[in-house]
Amino acid sequence: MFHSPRRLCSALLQRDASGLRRLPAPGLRRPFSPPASAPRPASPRLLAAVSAASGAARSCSRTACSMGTGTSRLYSALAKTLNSSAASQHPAYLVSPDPEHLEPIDPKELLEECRAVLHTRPPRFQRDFVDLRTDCPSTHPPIRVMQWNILAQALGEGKDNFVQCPVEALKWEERKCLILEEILAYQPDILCLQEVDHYFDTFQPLLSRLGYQGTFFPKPWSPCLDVEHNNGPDGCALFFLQNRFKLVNSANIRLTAMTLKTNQVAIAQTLECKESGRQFCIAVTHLKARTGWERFRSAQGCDLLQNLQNITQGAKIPLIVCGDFNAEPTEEVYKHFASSSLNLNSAYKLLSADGQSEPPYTTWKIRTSGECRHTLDYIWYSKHALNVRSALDLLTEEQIGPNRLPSFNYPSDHLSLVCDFSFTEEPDGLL
Ligand SMILES: NC(=O)C1=CN([C@@H]2O[C@H](COP(=O)(O)OP(=O)(O)OC[C@H]3O[C@@H](n4cnc5c(N)ncnc54)[C@H](OP(=O)(O)O)[C@@H]3O)[C@@H](O)[C@H]2O)C=CC1
Ligand SMILES: [Mg+2]
Repeated sequence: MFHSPRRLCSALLQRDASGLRRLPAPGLRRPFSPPASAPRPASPRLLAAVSAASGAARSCSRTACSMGTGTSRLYSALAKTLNSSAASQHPAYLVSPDPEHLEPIDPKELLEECRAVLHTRPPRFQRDFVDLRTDCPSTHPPIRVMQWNILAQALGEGKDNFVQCPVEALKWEERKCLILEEILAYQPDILCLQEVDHYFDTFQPLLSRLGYQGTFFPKPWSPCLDVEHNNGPDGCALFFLQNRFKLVNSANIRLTAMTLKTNQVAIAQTLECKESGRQFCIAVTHLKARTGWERFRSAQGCDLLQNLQNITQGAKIPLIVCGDFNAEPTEEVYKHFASSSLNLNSAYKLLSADGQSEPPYTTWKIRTSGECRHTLDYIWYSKHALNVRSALDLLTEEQIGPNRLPSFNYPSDHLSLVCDFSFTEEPDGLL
């Protein structure tokens, strides 16, 4: 359902000074920006509908709020997500989605909803896809993968201490729409998320209606649970488009460090492409944060690699691993991944001039301790079995602005990474 606008963009390919071809992002992104001089007036119809849905959510129970038409059912779904923090009787993460969430929704309609909610926010950033296409032809559509630590709501409001970020920028009702807008703009086939603490009340119901199948694995002792008015534990979430892939198997992994169980998790799934019949494994993880924990992260990385060795049958199945590794490229855990017998490369290195350097940052925030600019997020892939056809450029320092992230126009302290992959035509034996 998502692919036709993206493919149309290839007609608009341009080359920049570096010789890399830049692809305009899908059509949904450009209209984000209102003219600088006059704020875009939001459609009264949509504004009224969103606030009516929000009001309806406050005045009816989660199960009794049945609305008639497809459009009103969409508003109902949004209303339920808007209402999530008010559902205090049962923790939202324990509430199962009701069958109404399975009704398909039009991504354009959801995007309009989000834009209406965000009409007072400043323009969102323009990011382009950089064409990295090798000479390898591909007969099948690429697989678009998004990696993103979306910032847990409870951590952003209660623990992270982003001293330059106003609390109003973190309001969930609006920040949620910024996150959805980013997902709708890039239209990934696979979505790998960390710090998800609104899975059951927001992302699962909305994304399932956009055609995704989702899996959530919360951290056993999520720090979110220490925050007053939290929405449940945060964890990793993995979504894939059901019309493109069939789930072959799925593993929720609690990572160990030197045989001890830790508070960090991963999800690994083997998927089969419906177009090509080819299988691959996709994994998502979020390793232990903070300085002083480098050896711990390294041990967690070794455990994850060992699990992935087993799941890929000793690298026979091509692999993509997305994660917030909480580790700079100089760290041991990075080196373990770079030198693993799984034959992995880090996709975002391909954006550098020599193809050997990671980007200068994937997260940039200001805490009480000062400026924190780090490269921590990666998309690893089987370098002999997969090609990176394009990658979404990161934001410049100027776009990020002096107060860094998160901000009124970017919802997380981590940037999303997005890559298009295709299979090489190599025989399996060369993986
Ligand atoms: N009740 C219990 O028995 C237990 C409770 N816990 C709770 O879990 C917490 C630790 O969990 P753990 O999974 O190891 O957490 P981590 O150390 O991995 O960090 C948790 C989150 O904090 C963010 N973070 C990183 N650096 C900072 C910083 N300087 N200031 C504020 N936030 C930061 C990280 O974001 P990012 O990745 O984006 O950098 C990450 O999402 C404990 O503090 C405790 O609250 C843990 C174990 C047992
Ligand atoms: Mg964080």
